[in-house]
Amino acid sequence: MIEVRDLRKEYAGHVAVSGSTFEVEPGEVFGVVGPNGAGKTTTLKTVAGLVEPTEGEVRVAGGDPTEAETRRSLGYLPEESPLYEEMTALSYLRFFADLYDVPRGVADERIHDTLDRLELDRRETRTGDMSKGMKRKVAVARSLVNDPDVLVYDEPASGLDPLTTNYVVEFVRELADEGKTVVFSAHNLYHVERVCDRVVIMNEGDIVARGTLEEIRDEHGGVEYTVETTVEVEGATEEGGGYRTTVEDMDGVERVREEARENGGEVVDIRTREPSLEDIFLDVAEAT
Ligand SMILES: Nc1ncnc2c1ncn2[C@@H]1O[C@H](COP(=O)(O)OP(=O)(O)OP(=O)(O)O)[C@@H](O)[C@H]1O
Repeated sequence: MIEVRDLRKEYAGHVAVSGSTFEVEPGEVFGVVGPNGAGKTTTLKTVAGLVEPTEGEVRVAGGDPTEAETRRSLGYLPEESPLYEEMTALSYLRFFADLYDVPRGVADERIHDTLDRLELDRRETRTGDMSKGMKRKVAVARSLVNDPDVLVYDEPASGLDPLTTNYVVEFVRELADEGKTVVFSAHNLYHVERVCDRVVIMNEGDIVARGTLEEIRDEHGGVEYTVETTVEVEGATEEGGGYRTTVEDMDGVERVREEARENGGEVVDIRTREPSLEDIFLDVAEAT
């Protein structure tokens, strides 16, 4: 549904994206993560047809997203989404539905259905009088007025409280489960971890890691073992009356066991911990 091949984008000689290739299938949530300036927004804007690639190709639903016809099958949620503050949520969303020539009856049903699902009740309130979370929900609803197959969401939950974030993130997952193709960028990797099927980690315009979370974990960060001993061993920290040592594999666990025995003590606990996407992200970003 989305095909990006060797995408390169330069702004006045400055390379924002240096050669990305990825595909996203219907029913998938595809996460684009990375630090500030990594090239996430540029990538998403290119997929949404708002920015022309310097080199490479982007296809959405088989078409060129810079063409109006293809854009009809796209819903884009920008990172900042100023609304027309004098309009009520309902009139604002109807206005956008009109731009897409959606018949009024169909539009109203779709708008109310989306707002029901997002639990936004105050539909006749001026958007200018709404909280940040309510405004974001209206912006999400706007991206859906034309019932697009492809959704491109730039930081959909940025700056929202945990409850609203939850609604928005869960909603994104539901949209994919209903068959839509979703690309979204995020700083908060916990959200990505919860809803994305596959991710790319970007840094300074490059894709530096990619795959399912499991694949990224396998490749970039194995399981860690924390071994608790009754006596001090090399590299241990004292905690709660015992000593803890973190090692990367079972050989490491054995070494700690030996050393503890030599020092007249023993192992009392071994815990495994999978690195979070955030741990991996920090490692990968530091190494590139
Ligand atoms: N319109 C533009 N003109 C010039 N440079 C730009 C433009 N848009 C982005 N850039 C530059 O391209 C690089 C990538 O920016 P981009 O906004 O895509 O990153 P990002 O990963 O989305 O960052 P953030 O997390 O801060 O939103 C940055 O160095 C940025 O300064």
